[in-house]
Amino acid sequence: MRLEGLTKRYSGSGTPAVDDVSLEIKAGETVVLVGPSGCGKSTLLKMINRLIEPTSGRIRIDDEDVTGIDAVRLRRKIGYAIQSSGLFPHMTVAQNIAQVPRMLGWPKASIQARVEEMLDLVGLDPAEFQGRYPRRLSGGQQQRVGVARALAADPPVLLMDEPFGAVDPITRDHLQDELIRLQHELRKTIVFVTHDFDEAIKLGDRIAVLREHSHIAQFDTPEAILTNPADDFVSGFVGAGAALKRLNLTRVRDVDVVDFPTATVDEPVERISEMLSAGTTNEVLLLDPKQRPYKWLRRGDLAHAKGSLARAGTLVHDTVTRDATLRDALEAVLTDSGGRVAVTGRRGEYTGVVDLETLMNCVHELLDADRLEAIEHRHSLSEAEAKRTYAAQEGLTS
Ligand SMILES: Nc1ncnc2c1ncn2[C@@H]1O[C@H](COP(=O)(O)OP(=O)(O)OP(=O)(O)O)[C@@H](O)[C@H]1O
Repeated sequence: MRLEGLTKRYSGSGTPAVDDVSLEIKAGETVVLVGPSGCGKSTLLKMINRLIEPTSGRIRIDDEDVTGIDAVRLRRKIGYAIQSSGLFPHMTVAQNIAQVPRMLGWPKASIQARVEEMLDLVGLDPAEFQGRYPRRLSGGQQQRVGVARALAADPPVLLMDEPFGAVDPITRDHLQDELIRLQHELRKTIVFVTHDFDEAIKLGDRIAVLREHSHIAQFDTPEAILTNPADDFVSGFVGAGAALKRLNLTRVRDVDVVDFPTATVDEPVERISEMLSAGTTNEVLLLDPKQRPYKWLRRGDLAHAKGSLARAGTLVHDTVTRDATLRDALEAVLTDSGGRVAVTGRRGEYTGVVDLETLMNCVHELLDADRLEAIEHRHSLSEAEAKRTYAAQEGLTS
């Protein structure tokens, strides 16, 4: 997709909200637009699906100039998800998701199948959720339905305007992880707006850092922006703790996820008790019948609870998926007194654990790599400086 010289001048205002923006976004990549409040991010995004008509400039999708085509027809090719989900309150979840396929005239049976497929894709049980009204969903569930609706007609392009802005930080982390997982499967061209740089690093294949009037300060990969910000404006945005932010660039799947002794709740208590007293382990992770992490059970817990599983152990508060960042994993590990977090798969099932030691080793490696890079950078700067001085002394420059 190409944006060419896109400009929006709202009537009555002297300066343009978006001024002459050109951007090339590759098919299947996620580009995050990040910048301060009022810099024109939403305006830029809404010009792509022509919720706002550009004052000038062009938009091309798959080499087709879509600037002039009927806006309603255009929007069927472009999914759109916004903050607070934008669901219609008087329609059920199923009706909300079915909206675009219905407008496109899909047969009833395919629409129903698609609704169920989409709910499943965003991790909501179709039987439980399709008949509900949006007000009976949590904020995170509403956002999931919003994403399901945006994807329903299988558009090649997906626009997302701060879609996770209105949910609590833990839910936001989970929704971000799910978007990453979805994107592995779907490979849509996504343009995502946020003012949260950490979110941009986590989600973007490339990030466009915007300043006033959506002028592009830097358009590059998260790694390049973190290690080599183009100017003071970008460094200001990257902010302090760049090394820690690099934790956002490494995923749980990149470190050692190890096995942990497990048992399921329906196993005989005696067997679990034997496991703990055999001396090979001090702790067992208890899984529910669907193999999801349920409780941490230590030696002694069973005795305290008089052999009853219902009363023994500590509930598992937080889990991470393999797509979660090391920062999320570190947070989960640090808030858990046991110093480890369970890693789960697509349906919440247990796949292993990551512990504090693994994470600390990884942090050290990242910091070492950063230090090395900084030393090399300084070295090449001083070499260049020395060359210039030498050239000046020899009168080689004017
Ligand atoms: N309908 C409108 N009429 C006139 N001016 C507008 C209109 N919508 C937005 N603006 C102005 O255009 C500029 C860019 O607004 P926009 O909402 O695109 O910014 P943004 O970067 O998305 O901001 P935020 O992060 O706060 O949502 C702002 O100065 C805003 O006041």
